[in-house]
Amino acid sequence: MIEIRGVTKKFTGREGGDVHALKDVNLTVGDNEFLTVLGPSGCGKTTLLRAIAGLIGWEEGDIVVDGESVRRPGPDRAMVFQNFALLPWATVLDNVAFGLELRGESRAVRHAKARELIELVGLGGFESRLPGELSGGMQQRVGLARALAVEPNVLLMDEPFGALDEQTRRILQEELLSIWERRRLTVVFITHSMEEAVLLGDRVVLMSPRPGRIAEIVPVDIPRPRSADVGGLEQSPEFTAITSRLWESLRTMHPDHRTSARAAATQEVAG
Ligand SMILES: Nc1ncnc2c1ncn2[C@@H]1O[C@H](COP(=O)(O)OP(=O)(O)OP(=O)(O)O)[C@@H](O)[C@H]1O
Repeated sequence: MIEIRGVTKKFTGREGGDVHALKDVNLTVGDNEFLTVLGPSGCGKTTLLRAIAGLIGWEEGDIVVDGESVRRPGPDRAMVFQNFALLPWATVLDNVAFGLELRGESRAVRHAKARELIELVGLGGFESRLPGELSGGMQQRVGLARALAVEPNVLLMDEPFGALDEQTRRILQEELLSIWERRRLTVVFITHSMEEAVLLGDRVVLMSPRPGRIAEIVPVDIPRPRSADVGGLEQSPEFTAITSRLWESLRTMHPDHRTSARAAATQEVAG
């Protein structure tokens, strides 16, 4: 379980003032829950994820994962990045085995475990390729296998499919769902896509910017397993109802929305 209690995080902006990336964020993510996080650019999604990962600190509040306060990164929490972040000089096998090497596992154990995960993500036969020889979708499969290799309780995914084309994205969504349905772990998944948020999530967290806060939490009451018919699911009335509801909230936060544009202009004049 992840418990985020009153977390506030500020950065120093370019002009020297404070940027409130997170303000009093409170959120609990249940064991084996798939939580998706949606919100306009700059609302603090990545900051929240990096805080849970222990990659950055914060000024106020506490983040507790399975009863322990987060102070630094740990193998209980694995990250998957939008830009894959693979080691370009290392083979698929070595990339996937990397976390196990850091943990001091023997070569035989590392390789056996890595091969199993490479099979799981559908990359069997590509063990000795370098990342540069793979498509974006295949590279992200490696990213996913590498994250799963350390057997984390929590998978933190920062727009992992954002750089992929529509078809590849769809296939990887289905595969991620199918892996999660079998392995069950707690997932926090950031996305810019309302459809992706609903398709994958048990709940969708909507964040609003300046300061970054949780604006709304929308439950997704669509039965699982969902991996078998992702296309059909997107046509269902339940799916459309939830995405419409999300859009109602998101459009008012968008910088081009009339009311928010007027508010920004007023602020500028006042400031
Ligand atoms: N290292 C940093 N130094 C200064 N400001 C930062 C830093 N990291 C983030 N910020 C600011 O904090 C706010 C939240 O950023 P964050 O990257 O968490 O947003 P986001 O919701 O993930 O955005 P996007 O959807 O565009 O990825 C933004 O205003 C951003 O400019």
